Order: sequence, then structure tokens, then C-alpha cells
Amino acid sequence: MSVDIQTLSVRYGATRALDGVTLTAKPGEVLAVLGPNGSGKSSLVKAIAGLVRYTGQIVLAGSATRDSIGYMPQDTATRAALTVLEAVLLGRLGQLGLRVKPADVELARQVLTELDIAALAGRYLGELSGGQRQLVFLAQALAAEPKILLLDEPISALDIRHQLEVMEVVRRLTHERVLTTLVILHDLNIAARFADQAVLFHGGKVVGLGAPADIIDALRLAQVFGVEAAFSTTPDGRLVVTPVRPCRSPKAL
Ligand SMILES: Nc1ncnc2c1ncn2[C@@H]1O[C@H](COP(=O)(O)OP(=O)(O)OP(=O)(O)O)[C@@H](O)[C@H]1O
Repeated sequence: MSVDIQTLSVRYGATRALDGVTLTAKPGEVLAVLGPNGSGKSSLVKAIAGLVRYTGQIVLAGSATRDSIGYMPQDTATRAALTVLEAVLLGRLGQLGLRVKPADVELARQVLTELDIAALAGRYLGELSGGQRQLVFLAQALAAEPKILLLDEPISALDIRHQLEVMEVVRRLTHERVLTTLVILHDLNIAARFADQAVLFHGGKVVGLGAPADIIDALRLAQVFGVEAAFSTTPDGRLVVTPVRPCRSPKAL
């Protein structure tokens, strides 16, 4: 179930967050959404999730509807007095009837186990660390059994082990269940390692689209991020980017 986006624009008052974006996210692939702060990444996934108004077209191919989408927001702060299990069950709202079936509880527990947070099931959200809460919101998105998975910086609060574990789970589920996954990341090395494709945003426009190793290069890092970087390759051929210093005057692409 591909997500086909044509000339997508999002405005907030006078601010043009996305400007004529065209791209396709394909089933069975992890698409990393990259770019500096304020470049329009969250606006892209919010538009796909139907959370912001936009112009242009977003076509969910196949039998996908908005109910087929699992969305994890960037901001996971909440005042909701819910336990972890209850919060994850909310991910199944689309499937729940007036009663919660044992199978729904079982599925929610399975997702918690998959993310290694089963021990948190009975804890209240307000008692969790930022990283634990991030894992719970990822579990909520996965509990919906989505066809399209939209993850807004899902690993930004996680320790390095959990970052790897979560990205392994995201990649495995995407490939096994043929999900169409868009994941916003700031870590270019994680993107190069786990994403099949990447899209790079700058000022609300797409300035790179392709395999991560093909679009993450010295010129784009200087022009888009204003950073001079060193590049190397691991023995198994993976790209490694090391930011060295800010450039004095980054030029817009
Ligand atoms: N609700 C809003 N009202 C007004 N302007 C907004 C709103 N949300 C985002 N913007 C603006 O739209 C632009 C794109 O924001 P967006 O959140 O999409 O960027 P981002 O690439 O996800 O950034 P970050 O990496 O910092 O999360 C920014 O200039 C931002 O200030």
C-alpha cells in the first residue's frame, strides 16, 4: 500500500512548512525522513495522518484508509491517567467494540514484550521516564496493526541499545508485514543503517530522494545542515558520517 504524495503544501498562517512536495513511500520499505529543525518533516507525517490541512494530493493506494495508519507523535508528554497497557490498547480503538476482547489485551501484551517493556504494563504513564514513554507510544502505534506506520522521531529519547532494538523491530515488521513506514530521524548513521530509502528536506522542499548512502553527501550536509562532515565506510560497506564542525555560511539549496 504505497503512499503517493503530489505537490503537497502545508501552511500555518504565513509560514509555509511544506512547499510542493512530491514523493512515493513504497510498501515493504522504511523511508527515513531527514532534514534540519523546522524543515517540514513533522508536517509531512501529520498531513499523511490527516492531522493538518494541506493542498495537493495524498493517495493511499490499495485498500488503505486513515484507519490503516499507525502514528507516533514527536511529543509523547501526556497528563492522561492511564496505565501502559491501557494506553497501548487505545492503539486498537479502531478495532475495539464496546468491550475489550481478551485477544486485544493479548496483542497489546505481545507488542509490549516485543519492545521489551512488558514489565511496565501496570505502571502509569505519568510515572515513566521520557524514553520509556516513547517506547509506549511506539507500542500504541504498532498495536493498531497498521499498514502505514508514521513515526516522528521514535528514538530521540532512547539509549543506544534501545535505539538499535527499536529500529530492528521497525525494519523487521516493515519487511515481514509489508508495511509502508516513514520514520523521522536526526541520526544520519541510523538512517543509513536501517532505512531502505531516504528523503531529505530543506525549507519545506525535497532536496534529496533515494538510497540513504546516495543522498547523504558532503555537499548536502554543508548546504542543508551547515555542517562539515567526515565520511567513512564500515567493513560491511555501511556509510558512517561524523559531523566535524559547523560551516560558517551554509547556503540554501
Ligand atoms: N502549529 C504550528 N503553527 C505555526 N507554525 C508551525 C506549526 N507547526 C510547525 N510550524 C512551523 O512549520 C515549519 C515546519 O515545522 P515542522 O514541525 O514540520 O518541522 P520539522 O522538520 O519536523 O522540525 P523538527 O526537526 O524541529 O521537529 C517550521 O517553521 C515551524 O515553525
